[in-house]
Amino acid sequence: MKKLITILGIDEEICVFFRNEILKIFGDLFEVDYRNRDMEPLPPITASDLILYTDPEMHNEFISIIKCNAPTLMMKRTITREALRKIKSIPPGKSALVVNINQYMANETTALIYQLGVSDVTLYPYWEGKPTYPDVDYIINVDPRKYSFLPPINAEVIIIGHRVFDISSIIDILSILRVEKERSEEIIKNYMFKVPSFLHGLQSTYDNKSVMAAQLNILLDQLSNGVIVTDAADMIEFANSKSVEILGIPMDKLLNHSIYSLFSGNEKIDAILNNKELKDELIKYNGNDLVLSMKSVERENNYYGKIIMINPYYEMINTQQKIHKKIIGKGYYSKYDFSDLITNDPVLIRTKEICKQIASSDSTVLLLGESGTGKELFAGSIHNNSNRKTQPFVAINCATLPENLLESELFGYEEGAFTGAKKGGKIGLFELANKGTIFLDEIGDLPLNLQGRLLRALEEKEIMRVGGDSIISVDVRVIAATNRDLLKLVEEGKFRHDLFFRLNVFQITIPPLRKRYEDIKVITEHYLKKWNKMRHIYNDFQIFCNNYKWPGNVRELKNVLNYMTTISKSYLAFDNLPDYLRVRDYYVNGKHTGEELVLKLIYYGNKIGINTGRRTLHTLFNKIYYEISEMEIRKLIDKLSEDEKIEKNIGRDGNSITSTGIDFLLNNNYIREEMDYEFEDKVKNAVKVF
Ligand SMILES: Nc1ncnc2c1ncn2[C@@H]1O[C@H](COP(=O)(O)OP(=O)(O)OP(=O)(O)O)[C@@H](O)[C@H]1O
Repeated sequence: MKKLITILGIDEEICVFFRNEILKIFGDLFEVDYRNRDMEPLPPITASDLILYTDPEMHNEFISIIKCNAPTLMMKRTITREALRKIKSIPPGKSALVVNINQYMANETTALIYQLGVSDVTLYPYWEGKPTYPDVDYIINVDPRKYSFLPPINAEVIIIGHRVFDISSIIDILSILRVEKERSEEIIKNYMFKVPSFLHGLQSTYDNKSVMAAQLNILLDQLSNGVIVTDAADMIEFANSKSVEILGIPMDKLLNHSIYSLFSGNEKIDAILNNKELKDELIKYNGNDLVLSMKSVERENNYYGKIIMINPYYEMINTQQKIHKKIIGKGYYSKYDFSDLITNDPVLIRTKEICKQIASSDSTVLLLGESGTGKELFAGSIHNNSNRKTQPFVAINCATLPENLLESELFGYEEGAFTGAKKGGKIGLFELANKGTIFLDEIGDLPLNLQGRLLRALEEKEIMRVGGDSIISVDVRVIAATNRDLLKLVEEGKFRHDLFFRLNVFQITIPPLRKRYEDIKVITEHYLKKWNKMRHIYNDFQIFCNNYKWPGNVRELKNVLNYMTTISKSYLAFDNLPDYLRVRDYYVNGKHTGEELVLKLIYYGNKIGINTGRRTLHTLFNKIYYEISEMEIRKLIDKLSEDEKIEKNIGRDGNSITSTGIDFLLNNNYIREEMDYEFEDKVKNAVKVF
């Protein structure tokens, strides 16, 4: 229903004039009624939203018929720009009578003309019945038809018409009758063009305010946060376009609606809104997680409304992630793809194929395998081949942190959750991994308490931060890995059986490296090529590889290769293995006794012309290979001699290699055609020392 304005005027004509003015200015916003002296009988005012009167006399006169408690407002009035232009055309130094119906109105009009900046014309107020008047050059009259009581002066008459509403009255009316902001602004803007305001500051203040408001609107619309501003009655006065997008509510359903009605039915938000100030509260709105901050605007104990900021929870997380990436230079992602997974092993090839197939499903994967077998490589490749590949891949080793730290690392915590908790709380890995994959390595080491929380996260797809009470939805694919026998842990009561079954949807077992010796060669070649460190691989290195159990699996192999390629630019052989691996048991087996290593020493010794007697060989062997007794060296020398690979020379030069011996070394890849100067130097240095 339209709001009703009632005008109290001196006569029918002035009432009709103002009624038309109101209809002209406010369009169809209001109904207009009036009362005046001409009315007989004078009906009481029983209902109205606003009562306007032209001067205090009117108000006093009609007070007895006001039978409702509508607000009353005296119209501040002014003249039109056109009328002011006419008055300003009076030459300076001249004088004029300002005519109006009574003394109050005449004085008021005169004061108004002065206030509007007319300073060089002398004005005299004049009204009906005023006994004296000066001789003037001009008569400024409101209405020639009505005010026929002009004094008999031969002066030029300027008609200025009835005074119209001053802009301040328009603003008052709009505000009292709570006209919606945009409409109000439009009305004010249009009206300002038509009338000059006697309140000098108002126009410029309003202009400044409009410019500032426009700038503010642009600024707020640029923000990535939703911003809502309410007035003292908690009605939404302003909402930026981001808030429309976040809440999914059109602008016209936001503006001029109570902030409470917007969130009605949500007790938590109600409680939040009743606070004076709140920061980063997590709320659920239409199934979405939003972070809401709010501040009441108060000055000198007056309440002016609220400023509310809203943000989609996951947009905040993404921003955090981006910043995190920038700060630490890497994001939560995996660099792995199935093409990084090198194998010739039929079992592993098959496993790789299965993983490629299950990658695109969202199901949980349980990877079983010893440390360094490539569980993370599998997990990362699965993620990067899934629909989640553009989302985070977050890996954590459940065995490396104490329980409470692991808990807050996984699920995050709220500010003040415990002593030392960071201000603003901390986001957990589950939240960071939202829409992506979390890789829980060493899941068998997850404490029981956290197993329960993990199960809930998997089943409900919801988590709660440590010390928090809000539920946060998470959409995370879990890939878990362990080297431990989970079933045994279940039997021992150390692993929840329900969690085991929840994780054990796709079980993938990766065999250790010692069960796929063939892979050592291809993986070695792969990394040498990848690192651009091509080396000649001697047979004694391969013998070692096949003897050694590789407890650290591929990780250890990579480390060993890294070491060996650093210390030798030309070859990989038993002699340039790290110290901890140059051990007799890692070389000697039924087939290999170490005689080829002695033979290689003799070959190089002969080349560089050093003594290759038993003693020297013993020392060299101990330095370059592993610990061995002189007795054993003697046995090996005897065997080599028996096989005619060497000739035992009694005397200063020691033993010399035969062509059979050289062929043996060449054919079995213990030496190659070109010399290995690094090995030669090694032998030279070893001899020098003693
Ligand atoms: N088949 C493979 N081909 C090439 N590189 C591999 C292979 N398997 C593992 N690797 C490499 O070995 C290293 C260890 O692998 P990864 O970290 O995936 O092992 P893991 O089983 O997760 O180990 P842990 O359980 O100790 O965390 C990585 O650098 C990985 O790239």
